[in-house]
Amino acid sequence: MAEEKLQFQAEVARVLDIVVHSLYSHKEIFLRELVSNASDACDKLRWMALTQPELTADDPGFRITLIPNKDAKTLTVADNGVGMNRDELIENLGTIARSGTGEFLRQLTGDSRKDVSLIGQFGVGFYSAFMVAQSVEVVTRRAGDAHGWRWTSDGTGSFTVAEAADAARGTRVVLHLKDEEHEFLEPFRLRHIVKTYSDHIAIPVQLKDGDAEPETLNEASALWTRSKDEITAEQYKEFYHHVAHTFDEPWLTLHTKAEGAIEYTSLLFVPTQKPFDLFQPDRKQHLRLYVNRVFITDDCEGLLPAWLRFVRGVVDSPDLPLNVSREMLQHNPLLKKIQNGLVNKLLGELKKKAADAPEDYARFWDVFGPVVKEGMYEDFERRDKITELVRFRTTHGEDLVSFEDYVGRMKEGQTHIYYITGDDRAAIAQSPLLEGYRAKGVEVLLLTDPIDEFWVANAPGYKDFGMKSVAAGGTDLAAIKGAEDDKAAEERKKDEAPREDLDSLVTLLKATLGTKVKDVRPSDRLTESPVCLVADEGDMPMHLERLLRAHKQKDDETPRVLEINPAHALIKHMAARATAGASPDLEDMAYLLLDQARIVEGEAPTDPVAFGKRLAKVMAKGIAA
Ligand SMILES: Nc1ncnc2c1ncn2[C@@H]1O[C@H](COP(=O)(O)OP(=O)(O)OP(=O)(O)O)[C@@H](O)[C@H]1O
Repeated sequence: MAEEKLQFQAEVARVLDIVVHSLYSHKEIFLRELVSNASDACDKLRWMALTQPELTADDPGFRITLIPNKDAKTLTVADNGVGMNRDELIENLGTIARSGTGEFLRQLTGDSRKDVSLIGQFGVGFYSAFMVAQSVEVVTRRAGDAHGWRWTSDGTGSFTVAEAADAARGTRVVLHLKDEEHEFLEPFRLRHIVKTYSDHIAIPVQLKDGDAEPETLNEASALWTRSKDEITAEQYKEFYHHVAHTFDEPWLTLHTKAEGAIEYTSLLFVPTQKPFDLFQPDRKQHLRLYVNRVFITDDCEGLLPAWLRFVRGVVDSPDLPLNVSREMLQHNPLLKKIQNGLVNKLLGELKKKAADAPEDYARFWDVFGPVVKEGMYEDFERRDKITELVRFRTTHGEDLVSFEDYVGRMKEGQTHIYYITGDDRAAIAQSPLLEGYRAKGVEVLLLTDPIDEFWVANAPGYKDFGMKSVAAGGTDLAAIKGAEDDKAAEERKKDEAPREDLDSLVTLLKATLGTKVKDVRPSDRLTESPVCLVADEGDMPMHLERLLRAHKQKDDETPRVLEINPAHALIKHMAARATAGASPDLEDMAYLLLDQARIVEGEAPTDPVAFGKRLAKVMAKGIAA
């Protein structure tokens, strides 16, 4: 087949552009990326050979070979792994299939310093070869295929693919180094890079320098099988980078060996930074499962619950059957036992961190709290344990607060844990719905993660105290003895509009606003604002409805209860006027009050044009008066 010229996918072209033009300070990481790919390719073939031993019969020992050639100015990274056929070659080295790519590209700013740091977190994989090479040649043959393929590119928009009859099994990546990158031909430099970044690779990485005997550069034993005291923090970190494909520090490293009914070793990491795919709809977990050091899969659903999907690392068990399909493995009862062990270990460590290093825990919580809270919603078995880990921002300062902290400072007579939900913490902290609670010094949880609406609705609360939204139904503020002395409340009560006037205003507001509101009621939760909207008992919470509407899962709006503040000057004037009878002015004000309450809630006015006209009319009258 003749050589074909193909274009890179637009996303690849962009990534390549950044890689080539960025002043990446650690160019040597290209080697880590290529060795990592080579090791994955060997892992894949080893797994396939369990059921098709003929695939490796010709060359059974896996290895990765680095071949510097000073005459040709090339560095070759060769493996005898699974290789690629023509379609795989075009797909894998011409597109980016990684989840989170879209999100990553959206975040690029064009500012090369920021973009480089972002790309560092994202990982550029194979394309990092273009940091040091002016052109790259990939010769590959898929295990079991008769023919191989040659891919070439200079990293500027296109690549070529042609048949390569003489290709060996696996993949050979040949880098034609740029003039200023000839240091990567030096054996001492290569030794150092492999030792630093790829020592943990379980397959031998060999240096083949000219006619000399191949020299193995790495330890070549699976890191997790070594004993803890033989492993340095730096080695753990490099291993984390390898399995997690990210480049931050691990926030938590947990290396354990379980012995008993079922035996397994686990090396788990909690990242510091949020992985790009954390909120992808598939909620995939990423642990790599090995059976006796043979890589089986990194897509084993049963290994961890979805709410721990940010955890990275490996699990290796000699007790799992080696010779079964990945699908069958998923349903193996031993897997459930391993899951329980892993989750218990993680929950225990998180609890310890929360108690011993609260500031450090706060950093974790700010990044992964929204995911852990999914467990409150869907993992009933472990809900009690997760409850102990959950932290909140509240109306009482900036610190994170646990249920325990909250309950410990509840006011006398308080029987509920109060919360308010919304998109923005600063905005909800200003909500009129909090006025009555603030006046009494009652603490309210400020919940701003989308998942909050879902778990709080069914949460049993903590100890004997249920959860209650300040935006729903009536309040039980009267029963709470708060910081506000009773006098202030009494004064306000005295200052309220007379009962008959208030009744007239309520009647007028109901008649004017009709079905736009569910009811109109005097409020006991407002101290400063004239009005607010609340959800009637049993109705869908307002913030939840807004979320569902934003996701097109609901299109109608539930009418809400308009509460009026009987002690507010505006309400008192309106009440007095209402007793004298309805008027166009009062009707305008009725709409303006409703729209004002909607705006505070984050909703648009019912009819923005009419709202504008009414507001101008009322202001004109005010200024003329
Ligand atoms: N040496 C190799 N042998 C076989 N397949 C390879 C090899 N190198 C790369 N590939 C294929 O090309 C794909 C893309 O590689 P690339 O390094 O860009 O991304 P990745 O390995 O999937 O992710 P990462 O960004 O974490 O490295 C790989 O997923 C793999 O399927």
